[in-house]
Amino acid sequence: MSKALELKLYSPAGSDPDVYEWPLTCGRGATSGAVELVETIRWVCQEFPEIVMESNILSSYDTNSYESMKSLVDEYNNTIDAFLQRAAHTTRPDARFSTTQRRTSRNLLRHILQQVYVHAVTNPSKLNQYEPFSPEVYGETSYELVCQIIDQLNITEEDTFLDLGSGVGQIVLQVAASTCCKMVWGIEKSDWPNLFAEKMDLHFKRLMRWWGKPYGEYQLINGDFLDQRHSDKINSASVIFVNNLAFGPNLDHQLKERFAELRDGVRIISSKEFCPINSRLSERNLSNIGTIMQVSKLSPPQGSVSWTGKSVSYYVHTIDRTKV
Ligand SMILES: CC(=O)NCCCCNc1ncnc2c1ncn2[C@@H]1O[C@H](CN(CCCNC(=O)Nc2ccc(C(C)(C)C)cc2)C(C)C)[C@@H](O)[C@H]1O
Repeated sequence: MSKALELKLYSPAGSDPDVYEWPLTCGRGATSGAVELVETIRWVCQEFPEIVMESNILSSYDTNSYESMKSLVDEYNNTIDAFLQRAAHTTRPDARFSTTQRRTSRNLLRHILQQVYVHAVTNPSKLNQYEPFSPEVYGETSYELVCQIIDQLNITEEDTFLDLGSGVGQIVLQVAASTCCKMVWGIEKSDWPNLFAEKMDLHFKRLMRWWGKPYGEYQLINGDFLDQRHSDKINSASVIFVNNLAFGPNLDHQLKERFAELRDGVRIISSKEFCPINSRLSERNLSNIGTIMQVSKLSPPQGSVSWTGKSVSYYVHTIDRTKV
């Protein structure tokens, strides 16, 4: 049988090329493969300014013609070859393999996570589309919010990060790619998000290798975060995310029991507060966990698009048992 028509996109880091089957219908919708291919070439030219495509080839191609797309991709691959040849001869040999390569830029990471999602979540109807920060619109909503929160948290190599109820794992991947924390965990109990999370993991690793971009260690765990098996992860985390907006009082209470064990300095970021803002002044007991934590309500600067149309607030709780 004749070999299927392919378009190979060379990696700007010299890793294995990305292979697109022709016709380009990968992901969802007939044109998404072609759009993704052209967008990726644009992103490479943006992320590596030394890579300049000849003439205005990026504005005169026909996504329905294999020949047209083939000549665009050939032009791109030749440019990459020349770029890698130059890089091989100019930078010091060890510099190319320095582990401190630049992290992905914010905008590129959003593009990569979107691409990972489209390839991994092949039927989003299996996901609960009504939860706050729905995974389908992650790029427009949660991504920016998490960027801002990460900036405020001043995360260091000493931090370990945990997303309680991590869904398909978008936050875990974003934190692993954009911070230097030593470990990122996500714990998810439902079957469909876990099945997609496995594919998210594979596509993320494939694409970050293609881009030659570093990322921290992470693990997407299939389980119930209330399970004793995972108490060690909660106890060793220094930053905990929990999107508990839709959690009932019972589940919030069970989380408070676990938070009461956390050491001073640990920070819990949630979409609903675990205790009233000014609840420090009262006797210390579980029904008033506020006595062991400082809480502050933060809302992103105006103008950031939010899932519900109105700007979302979130709460930063810092465990602090020092006297009032
Ligand atoms: C005893 C009892 O009550 N048992 C039932 C309850 C079990 C609780 N244990 C759970 N364990 C593991 N996963 C469980 C359990 N509860 C439910 N989930 C999963 O959470 C997922 C939903 N997730 C969102 C998935 C994507 N991750 C995020 O949106 N993360 C995130 C975190 C913080 C923020 C900010 C910074 C704004 C605060 C924003 C987003 C939230 C809403 C909890 C679903 O896929 C659920 O299956």
